Amino acid sequence: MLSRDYAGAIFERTDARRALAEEVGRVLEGNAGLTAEERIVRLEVPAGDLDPLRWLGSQVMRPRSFWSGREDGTAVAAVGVADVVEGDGTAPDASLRERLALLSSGARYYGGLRFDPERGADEEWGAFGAHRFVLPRFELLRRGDEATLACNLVLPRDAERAGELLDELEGLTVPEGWPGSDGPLPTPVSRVDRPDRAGWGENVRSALEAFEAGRMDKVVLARRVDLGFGEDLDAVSLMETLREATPGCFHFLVEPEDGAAFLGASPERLFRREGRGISSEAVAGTRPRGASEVDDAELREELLGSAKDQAEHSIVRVSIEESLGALCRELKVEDRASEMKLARGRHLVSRIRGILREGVSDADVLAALHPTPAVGGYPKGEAIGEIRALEPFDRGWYAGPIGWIGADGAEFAVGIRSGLVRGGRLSLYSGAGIVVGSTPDGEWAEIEQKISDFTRVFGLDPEERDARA
Ligand SMILES: C=C(O[C@@H]1C=C(C(=O)O)C=C[C@H]1O)C(=O)O
Ligand SMILES: [Mg+2]
Repeated sequence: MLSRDYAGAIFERTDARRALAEEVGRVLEGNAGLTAEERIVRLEVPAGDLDPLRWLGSQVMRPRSFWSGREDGTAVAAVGVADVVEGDGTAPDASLRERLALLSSGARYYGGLRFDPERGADEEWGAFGAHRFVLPRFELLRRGDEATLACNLVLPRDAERAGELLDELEGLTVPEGWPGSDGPLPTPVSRVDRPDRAGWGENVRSALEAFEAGRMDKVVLARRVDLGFGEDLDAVSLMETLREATPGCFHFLVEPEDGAAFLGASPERLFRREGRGISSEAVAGTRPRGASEVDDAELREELLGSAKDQAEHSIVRVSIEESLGALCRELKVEDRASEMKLARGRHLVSRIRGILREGVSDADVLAALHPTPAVGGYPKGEAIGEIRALEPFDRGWYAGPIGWIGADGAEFAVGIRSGLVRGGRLSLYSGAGIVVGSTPDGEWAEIEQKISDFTRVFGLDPEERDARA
């Protein structure tokens, strides 16, 4: 039997779709045949207590995406494309700026960039493009307890598509079985490490040689761990479970086509812009959380007192200060790293705030900041060269900027603690900052700890002993 609340909620959600259809019909009719200048119109209706990931999981429309910020408690699930800015260039510049000028308040383009746009994409990343920003057709947003269903229209071109649009709206499903009770995620049946332990040892030693020769101070080297499943993996269910296990993180999912989804739970902000104000942060230097309170306090002191981790960290802080300094008329940088505590790990963090000069765009900020030495290295050019030479896979969107751009603001996370779902395979990507003092075993273990957010949700117990090495 349906409880009265449950039946009432279903009614409210179906109603939201109907209310939105009416709004869309009204706006499109009013604009039919007009040759007005292009503009974006955003329509929103209340949608009761819907959960964005639940909603997303039940949609058949593609592409799908999900974003939730680290602090602001807003989650956005989106399907379809009202407009897209994509290309092979290193940063979405002129075209995106042009499209953004059309934005009405509240509308945002969601997307990201490859870590290394100049390196051609391997086949598994083909659908993602070098950069791709989508103004979704439909969104389900949730702030606190209230959900909103939204539709973005690009006028006048969408005025010709009234029938198609109303069909799409009709096709939006209302999730069944709320509150949901999903079965457990499948268990991996295979694991392949790229590079393997021997290859990793060679990569780390090659980096240490480059430091000795004075060619570099830091390079972030990554590994890829492929988990194989006996069945297709549902990316939205995985996102849901991962999100619960990783509070205090940015959560993102980008699924450009059926069966290919990039998703993750990143603790690291690349930047956030509000008007001319910008904030960024250096996040580098790592220890796990302890099993007991005493253990945990010890690990905290160990991290704060580690010369190796402090050096690894300050390279990132100095580099962000240099990059943003050139774009800002004011800049404040914390001169001492503090602790960022996560569910399963901890990092050193230093926060940076500034005021951007007039005329500096989000694309300028992306080009100046990415990749910071938290995911690339220092100097930037040498480090990228080393990564290209040593890593036996394409990073794709891993460690690239991922987030949204709106009219009055923008926010990007660093796309780490992430993986690519393709059918029945999940490729996990994770890196560690290699500096003087790094050892192959220590950095291998640090990466094991970083991917444990994922491996834990599949019931694989990480090697806790190694993580303390
Ligand atoms: C590169 C990653 O993380 C980065 C590397 C860190 C380190 O080596 O201490 C810490 C945080 C991030 O800056 C990753 O998680 O893939
Ligand atoms: Mg480290």
